[in-house]
Amino acid sequence: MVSVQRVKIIARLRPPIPGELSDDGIKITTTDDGLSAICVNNPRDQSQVFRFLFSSCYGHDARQEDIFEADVKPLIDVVYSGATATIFAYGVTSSGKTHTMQGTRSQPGVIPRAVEALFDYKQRMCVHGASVSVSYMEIYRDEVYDLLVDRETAPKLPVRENDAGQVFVANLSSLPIQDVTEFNRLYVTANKQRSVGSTFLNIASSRSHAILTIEIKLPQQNKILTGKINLVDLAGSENNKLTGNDPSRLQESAAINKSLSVLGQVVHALNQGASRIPYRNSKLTRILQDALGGSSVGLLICNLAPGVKFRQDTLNTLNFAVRTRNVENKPVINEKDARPVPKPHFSAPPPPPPKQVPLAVVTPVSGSSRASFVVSRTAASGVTSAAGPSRVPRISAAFHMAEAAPYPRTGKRRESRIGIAQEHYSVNKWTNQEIDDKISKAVEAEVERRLKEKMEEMERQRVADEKERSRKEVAIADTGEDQPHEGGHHNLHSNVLAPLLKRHQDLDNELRQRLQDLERKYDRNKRDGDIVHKLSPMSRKKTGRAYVALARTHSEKCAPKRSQCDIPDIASRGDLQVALDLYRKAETYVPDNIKLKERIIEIEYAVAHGTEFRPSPKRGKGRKARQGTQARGANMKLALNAIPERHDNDDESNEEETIVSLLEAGPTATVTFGMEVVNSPN
Ligand SMILES: Nc1ncnc2c1ncn2[C@@H]1O[C@H](COP(=O)(O)OP(=O)(O)OP(=O)(O)O)[C@@H](O)[C@H]1O
Repeated sequence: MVSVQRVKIIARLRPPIPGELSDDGIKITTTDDGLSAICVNNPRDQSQVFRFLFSSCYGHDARQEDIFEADVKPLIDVVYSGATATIFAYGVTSSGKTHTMQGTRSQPGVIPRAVEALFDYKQRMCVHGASVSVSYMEIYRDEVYDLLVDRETAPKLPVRENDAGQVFVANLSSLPIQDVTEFNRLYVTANKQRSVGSTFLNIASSRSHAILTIEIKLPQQNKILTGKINLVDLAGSENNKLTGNDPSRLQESAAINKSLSVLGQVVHALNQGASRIPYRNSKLTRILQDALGGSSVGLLICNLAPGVKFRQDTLNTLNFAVRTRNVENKPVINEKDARPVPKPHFSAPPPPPPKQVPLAVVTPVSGSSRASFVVSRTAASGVTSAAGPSRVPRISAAFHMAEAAPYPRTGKRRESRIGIAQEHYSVNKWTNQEIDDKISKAVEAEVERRLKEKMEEMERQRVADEKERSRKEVAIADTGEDQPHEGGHHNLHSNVLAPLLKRHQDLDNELRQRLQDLERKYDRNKRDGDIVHKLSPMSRKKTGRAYVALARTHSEKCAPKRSQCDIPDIASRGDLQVALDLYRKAETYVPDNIKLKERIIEIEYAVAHGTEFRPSPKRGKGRKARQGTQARGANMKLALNAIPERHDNDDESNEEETIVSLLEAGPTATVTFGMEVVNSPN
């Protein structure tokens, strides 16, 4: 069994910055049993105080090194064990996320310190042969850009998933670094490319989420371990009334708030144990998937700003943090076989997928003893790459932080000073169109190959099955007895289309051909998973729809209206099973369709219990039906527009409700997730 580890949460309160008043409404306290807590006055009732307990809480006087030594340094050992660690800074705009992650020259933050500690470990522990590389991306308006290449030519990068289900950004450059100096040079240049703009609340506000990854390859006997640390500086949630965003900023702000809203939904779904986690709803959650309910060790730094104007956002941030605390990861060691691969024969089968290997306990060797990390092993799979389309110019206010910033943040266009990155890029300069063409060609070629292989065999099989079926029908008609049905999903590949083709003899050739292709595709079963991701959303939808149509034909055969049929029950159950298989197939193409899920559950029940299944009547395409669809669409839009106001709200656990229920619960009541409301000392 793989061991489970919760995301660790720490909170940091920044000091008031020039122009801000000091604030007594938010402070750090320590409980009798030595735990630290953030106490926040209820903005609507000053006599009440909300208290949030975390593993570490840092006040306005906390130093960068305090945070690093206590909570970040233990993760360096995790990286050298071959696992992935992800640290992300979360909080409202201007709460100090960038200060915490990046810092200043005099007060370097988590990122420069982590890099220094990684090289220090390598030297101290005499890790031979380890190679270190860095990649750095930003997610701006839900598009991914490489910060290590010239911003003028940087294309949008696609997010993909490999055979092992690992999400990666295709064509993101990964540059080798030998030491801290080399890293600093790259990092300073890259930060100049990050999208930064000025708002009322922050003169250098990040307009994008930035993810810096340091990867360490550790060669061992016959294998290579890959340790990774992802350092994420999220953009802050924004209240446009406070930030005074002009129209050009509003779109950025909407994208930031939407992605943070999806992050909240992902955390909520994980807490609820939902069967579907909406990772795919934003690039941010897709890329951070591994850190949220995945195989990475997670640390969330929750940044808080003092001041009454931030109070509601502070409570939202803390509620999000409290919920994230329950997110469980299953850390694994990424290892890859390093033995030379024999030259593949063209007809050789594809290599087997990565295997899970037994658990190993990794205890920090250096630094604080506050953390010990249990990780299991899995082999990392190779990552292929493709490129995205060319970069569209974006709006980013030029802003140069004065001498205070060692890692200047400016949106000003510059010549890239990162030669290696450009060189790396030119090798793989494909346009989106080219990628799509390559993928479609590969898919077509695969279909063609299998089609040729199977054509004859399927034809023979179909004829044989038809004969067998007629023989059984005659036998049943003769004896009137139930016979075991051998059809169903076992010979699905030759029977799937039969009812539809019989019913529609007049189908035109093109449609027949399409359905037959589908039947063959259906036969490819496990390979579909790969193909789904290679299809465009529209093709996925179309294929899903075609499967649903087929499934419906089979499920209708079992409907009660057909009970007058000569061979009711036996054939019906088989058909229902076929329908179920087809509906499941459809689900792989349209995994988000709730109706489809419900249908599958209903049929599963009917198949398992041998009960009747009554398909719902087909929806007409009349005006009423269309109006219904439009109204649903409009409601959906309204809902989406409402989200940015409070980014992690949802039906069952929005902060407003939590707070209201807290108030109703009265003083000293202990409520959800370890958060308490207590009487103010005053
Ligand atoms: N611990 C701290 N000590 C001193 N100054 C701080 C601290 N934290 C933040 N600041 C200052 O507060 C201001 C806002 O911080 P920062 O830019 O890091 O916020 P942010 O959360 O990254 O904002 P945004 O989401 O808008 O990018 C900066 O001027 C920064 O120097």
